[in-house]
Amino acid sequence: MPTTPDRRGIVLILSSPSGAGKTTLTRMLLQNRELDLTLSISVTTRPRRSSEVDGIHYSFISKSRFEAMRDNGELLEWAEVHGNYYGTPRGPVDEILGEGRDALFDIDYQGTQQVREKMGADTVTVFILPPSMKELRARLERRAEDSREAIERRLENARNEIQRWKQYDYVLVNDDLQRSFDDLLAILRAERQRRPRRLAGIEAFVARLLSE
Ligand SMILES: Nc1ncnc2c1ncn2[C@@H]1O[C@H](COP(=O)(O)OP(=O)(O)OP(=O)(O)O)[C@@H](O)[C@H]1O
Ligand SMILES: Nc1nc2c(ncn2[C@@H]2O[C@H](COP(=O)(O)O)[C@@H](O)[C@H]2O)c(=O)[nH]1
Repeated sequence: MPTTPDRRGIVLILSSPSGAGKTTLTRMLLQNRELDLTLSISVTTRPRRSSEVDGIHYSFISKSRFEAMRDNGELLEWAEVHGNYYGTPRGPVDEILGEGRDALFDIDYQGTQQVREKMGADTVTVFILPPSMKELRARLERRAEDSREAIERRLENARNEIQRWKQYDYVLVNDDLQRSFDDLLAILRAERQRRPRRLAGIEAFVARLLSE
């Protein structure tokens, strides 16, 4: 029989302009097993990069399959970003949160808005800025995973994306990677202690305390 979780899971969203470092920080968070975060694996119509594995980094699907998922209500949110479609399958997120666990999202500002509207107070959003536009370009070029045209398009879109920073609960400047990671850990730890998220677990503890 399914049990009721004693806490509400967090929907932790990381967004940034392309190249600012959210995928790197996401991987660092996931590698730390003690944090027990589960990544929401998006579907996308973008071609797979050589460093990516289907079903791990994204599920790479055709445009017609994407449209079918969208039209059947299978996506929690979706958006067109840099000329491709991206979306969050609803089922796995419901499962993670239903178990009282925390879900990690690497999605853009359009998706963030949609998720916040649907998940309300369970949503915690972090926007990651690059230390400079020069460094943003250098990171995209060093990563060497996108075509010259794709890099230029992403840099053009970055200015629009950066202006969305006020939409977010937290903002980090990802200059020193370890420092950014530590800041994310501090955010996660504090958010996990918020009273409404602890529900039955803390209620039972307080009841025991008062019965002593
Ligand atoms: N603090 C940092 N200092 C130097 N290099 C960094 C830092 N953070 C990330 N990088 C590097 O910058 C490049 C881009 O990082 P990453 O792929 O994580 O960006 P992203 O925001 O996820 O981009 P996209 O939206 O395109 O997926 C990578 O090569 C990564 O190793
Ligand atoms: N709204 C959504 N945005 C998403 C999703 N998955 C990824 N993204 C964002 O797209 C861009 C480009 O990503 P890239 O991997 O092609 O570099 C980036 O801002 C991601 O955060 C999603 O499911 N929904």
